[in-house]
Order: sequence, then structure tokens, then C-alpha cells
Amino acid sequence: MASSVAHFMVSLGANGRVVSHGSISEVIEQDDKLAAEVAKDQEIVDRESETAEADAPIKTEVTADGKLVVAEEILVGTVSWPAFKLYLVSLGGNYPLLFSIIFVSLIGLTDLTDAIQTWFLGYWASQYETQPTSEVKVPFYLSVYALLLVSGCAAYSTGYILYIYGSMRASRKIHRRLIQAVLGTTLRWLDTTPTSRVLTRCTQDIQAIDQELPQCIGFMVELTVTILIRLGAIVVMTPAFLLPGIIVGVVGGFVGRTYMKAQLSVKREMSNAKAPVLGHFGAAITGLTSIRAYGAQDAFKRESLTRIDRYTKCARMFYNLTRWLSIRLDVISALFTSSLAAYLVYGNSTLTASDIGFSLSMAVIFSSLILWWVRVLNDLEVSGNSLERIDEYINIEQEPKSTESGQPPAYWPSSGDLRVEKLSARYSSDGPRVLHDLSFHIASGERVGIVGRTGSGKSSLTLSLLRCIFTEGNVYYDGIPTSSINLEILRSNITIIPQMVPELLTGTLRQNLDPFDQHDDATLNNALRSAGLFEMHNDDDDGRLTLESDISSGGGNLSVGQRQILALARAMVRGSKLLILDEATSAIDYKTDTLIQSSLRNELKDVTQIIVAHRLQTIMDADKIMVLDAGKLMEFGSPADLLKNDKGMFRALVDDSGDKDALYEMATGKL
Ligand SMILES: Nc1ncnc2c1ncn2[C@@H]1O[C@H](COP(=O)(O)OP(=O)(O)OP(=O)(O)O)[C@@H](O)[C@H]1O
Repeated sequence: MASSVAHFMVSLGANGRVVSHGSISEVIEQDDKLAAEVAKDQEIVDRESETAEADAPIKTEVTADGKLVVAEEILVGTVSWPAFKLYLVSLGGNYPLLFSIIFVSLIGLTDLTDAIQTWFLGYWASQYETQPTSEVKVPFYLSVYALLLVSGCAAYSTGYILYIYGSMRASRKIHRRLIQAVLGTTLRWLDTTPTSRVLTRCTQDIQAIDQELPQCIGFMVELTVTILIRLGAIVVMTPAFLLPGIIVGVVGGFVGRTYMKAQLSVKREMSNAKAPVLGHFGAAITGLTSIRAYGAQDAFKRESLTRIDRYTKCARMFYNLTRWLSIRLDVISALFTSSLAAYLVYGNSTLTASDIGFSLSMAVIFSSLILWWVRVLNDLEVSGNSLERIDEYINIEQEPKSTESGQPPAYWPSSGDLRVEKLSARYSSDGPRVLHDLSFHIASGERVGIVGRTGSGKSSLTLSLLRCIFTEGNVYYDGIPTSSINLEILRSNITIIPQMVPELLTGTLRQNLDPFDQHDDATLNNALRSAGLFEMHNDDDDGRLTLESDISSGGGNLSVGQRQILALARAMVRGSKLLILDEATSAIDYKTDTLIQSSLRNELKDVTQIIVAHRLQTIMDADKIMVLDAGKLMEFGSPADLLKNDKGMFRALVDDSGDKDALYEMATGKL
């Protein structure tokens, strides 16, 4: 594979030592083992390229069906009532209405006592104008003032403590529902939704629900109540200012709406412009070595600056819009306050000096709060969009939930007997069928190899056994139809090693093999041995893997082959009656693969094994072989029987293989 680009080659042994080095032909000459592997590799590459060419029309057809359509992301401007209701209901627990009334009343009480305090100070001061100083009952006024302060504080803290508890409950509840919805969704939804989008919902959007949204709602309630109480106080003192007050509110609201509409598209543009800046930066960091190697630093810098410029333009516009809003609202509030002041000072008002002072103080606060109100409303809409998006995810399609009747008898499954009748499958309810009326029977403990061209439906068959995709027909596992069993029970009784690179978790090898600490060391070590891990290195190797070896996130510190071996060991430890291996040993060398297959054969005798393999050697000694083509079952029988059929597909596959003779020997050796 490397021969077209490499001039120099280094061959490494299992212990990481250099076995031979030099030009490609020299190394191959020196190392017989490598020479044999190169020859085999070449055959596989040749065969695969032939298969790929033959498969090309199928692939195009598949793409033309457009089965995998990534769902479009919804960007909403205003928060819809259902989404808002979700939050309010979670906030108030079992009594959302009562909760809202109590919270708003307590905040109202706080504001009322605050307004009365200001008025009371004026009233107290006015006593000195009508009575001699010595007759003013200072302890009385001081006590009333202190009482007002204390009751204001008490109402505010009670209201907020209640609210904080409510918002924590809402966060927890919404988070739990989101995670449950994502974990319980269909494979189809996961297929069509990019992981990054799910991550954003579970991190950025949840963060908005944890922090910004409750803050905004709390502020909004507080500001609205404060504004109404201040306006009410002005109107009580100067009823003529009811109309101007309402006009200020309406004009302020109108300016605020205009601002919000304009800034929404600017903000959207800003976030569109931000992603490319971060994306480009991330790509530059990842590809730093290549950038330096090709001397492309300047080009990258230029591109980065162009993207930053685009972002800055939007950010500047956003800043200007904020200025636009502040100037208008400041002018409106200044007009309101100054006209009220002019009326109170020069009009024929009968108010006392302290009442005039009180009214003016209320007017200043009232008009300054309008700007805040608009800003908080805007923030509420932004964080409300997160709520909207989470609400959308909470309502995504779900797999069937567990029911009482889906509980199988305690003895189930006592065997790995699998009977499939007229099984058809599709990836979406309206998508094309990928499996067509498959019927077969696999007796308990049998090893069945599945072969077929790329796209023939091998992986789809394994997925339909686990009910991961839409199926029709019947599958009986140990005599019970899988469609009648709760999904979690069905899946916990079938072990599958899927086609992709196995995922491992950060922790020790032991935690990966036995996450619930249910097995002893002997069982775990046996599984590792059977899976072929100890075959890969000598006992005295420094880097030898043991149960205590650390595994980094995703198994990043292990080779793909080692990860596959661990996945196999994990499957052995689980002890299911049905084991499905979907190209589980594709990254493992021939020798280790042979060893794994023999231990699968010898140690898992009573386990039904379904093996999808890309090497015919892996499944040549299976009890039965299933040949699939375009989702149809073409052949099913023992390898020896299938080889007898001159026109058979399996026979053709074996005859095309470079190892034809060895394969025949393996198949007939079983006879
Ligand atoms: N996630 C998916 N969504 C929609 N269609 C799919 C999906 N995965 C596979 N298919 C389609 O199902 C059919 C069977 O694919 P499948 O992956 O089962 O084949 P396979 O035999 O396992 O191929 P390979 O050997 O390459 O793994 C193909 O037509 C393929 O396009």
C-alpha cells in the first residue's frame, strides 16, 4: 500500500523493536513473515477494488434515494407558548399557578414596601415643618421605617429562595427529560442528526436553562412589577400623568420591538460568522504540522483575518443597534420626567414638597427601567430560543417504551436458538426495504458466518435482530418473538460488536471490561486470553496490557486491533446466549484472528455466534454460511454443502479468493 509513496521502510516487531529497515524490496527480502503478509494484503486490495467497482452502481442508487437527510435546525425569534409552558410547569412543580402567584406577590410586596419607604421618608421629613423638632416622635418613625425595610427584605428573600429552588427543579427536570429523549430515540434520528447538534443541546442550551433563562425570567418579573408600581405611585400622586405614563410605556415598547426585530437577524449573522472563525482556528491548530510543512502560514493568517473581519462587521452593527435603542429610550424617559417636574413645579399642583420629591423620584426610576425592561426582554427571547430547541428535542421520535407485558419469563433466554420468518427491514418508515423476506433457523450454539457484497444487508440484518431499525416479519429468540419483549431486555441479552471502531471509556482496562464490578480477575483474564490479547505481546514487554492498565478517552492509547480485542473480551465476559460480531476482527492480523476464532469456537460452545467477516478464513469453519445479496437470502447451509454448488455465490467468492486452496481445505476439514 505504501510502495507508491515510500522509499524507505521500517518493519516493527510485536515488542516495538525494529526487525528490518531499508528500501521496500530489501525489507521484504529480509523478513519472510512480512513478505507473506504483503502478498496476502495485495490480494485483498485487488479483490476489494474489484468488488468496489462491481458495487459502484448500487452505491450511486443508494445515494440517489437520499435516505440520510440531515434534519434542518430551527431558529426561532420569539419563544412559543408550549416551550415557555414547559419551563413554567417545571418551575412550579405540582402547583405551577400557585407558585407563580406567590412569587409575583412577594416581589410585588417588596416593591410596594420600597415605594412606601421613599414616601414615608418624605412624610417623616414633612413633620418637622408642622411641629417643633422635639415633638416629632423619632422612635415611632424609625420603627415604622425599620419595619418597612425588614418586611421588604423578608418578602424579597423568601420570594427569591422560592424561585431559586424552583429554577433548580426546572433545570433538573428539563435536563432529565432531554437526556431521556435523546437516549430513547430511534437509530434513524441519531443517523440524521449530527452529534455536534446533540452536544450543543446538552451543553450550551442546557447552560442557558441553568443560568440565563431563570435570571432573565426573575429580572423580567421584578422589572415589570417595579415599573407598574412606580407608575401606579405617580398616578396616585398626579392622576393627570396616567395618560403620559401609558404613552411612554407604549412608545418604549414599540421602540423596543423594532430593536429586537432588527437585532435578531444581526445576531443570527453574528453567530453564522463566528462558527467559521472558530472552525478555521480549530482546523489550523489540528493541521499545524501540515501548514508549517507546506509553508502555508500566511495564507491561513489571511483567511483567518478575512473571517474575523466578517464577524467584526456584524458585531459592530450589533453595538450600533444597542446605541440606537438607548438614545431613543433615554430621550423618552427624559421627556417624561422633565414634563412631570415642570407640571409639579409650575402647574397648580396641591402636592407638598415631600410628595413632589416622591413623585419625581418614582418618575426617574420608572423611565430608567424601561430601557432595562427592553434589554431583559431581548435576553429572555435569546435564552428562550434554547428552551425552544430543547423542547423540540424532548418531543423527538422515541423507541417503544418498556411495558409490563414485555417482561419475558425469568428463564429466558435459556438457549441461543434463533428463528427468523419473513424478516424485512428498512431504515425509516418511508424508506426502501434493505432486507427482503429473510427466513432461516439457527440452532443454539451454532456458528454462522454471513457473507455478501458491500451493501448486501449484513449489518442491517444484525441491527434488525436487535430491533434497531424498522422491521416486519417475526424473529423468535429462544422461542419468544423479539417484538413482544421490552427493548432493553432484548438488547441486554444479545451482545453485538458493531462494525465501527469499538468505543472504550476513560479508566482502567478492568473498568472497561467489567463496568459494574461483577466478575473476578480470573474470569476477566480468561476473557482477555481467549480474545487474544496476550498473544500480542510477551510477558516481559514493558507496555504489556493488564487489568490495571489505563485506558484514555475512547481508547485513544490503544491500536484499533487492541480495541477490537478488548471489545471481544467484553462480549465474552457478558456471557449472552447470542453473540453478533460485525467485522469485529477486521483490524487484527491473521495469526491473532485465527487464535480468536478458535477460542470463540472452543470456549463459547453453547453461545450462538453470528459472524460478519471480511476475510473468508474467519468463517470458513463455521457451522453454516449465509450469503446475502441486495438484502435477499441467496444461500444458507454448511460451507462444504455450499461449495458443492458450482453456480453458487459462495463458491464463486471462494474461487475468486487468493487463498482458494486453503479455504477449501478448511471447509472440507470439517466434513
Ligand atoms: N444508516 C442507514 N440509513 C439508511 N440506509 C442505510 C443505512 N445503513 C445502510 N443502509 C443501506 O442499507 C443497505 C444495506 O447496508 P448494510 O450496511 O447492511 O450492508 P453491509 O452488507 O453490511 O455492507 P458492508 O459490508 O459495507 O458493511 C444498503 O443499501 C445501505 O445503503
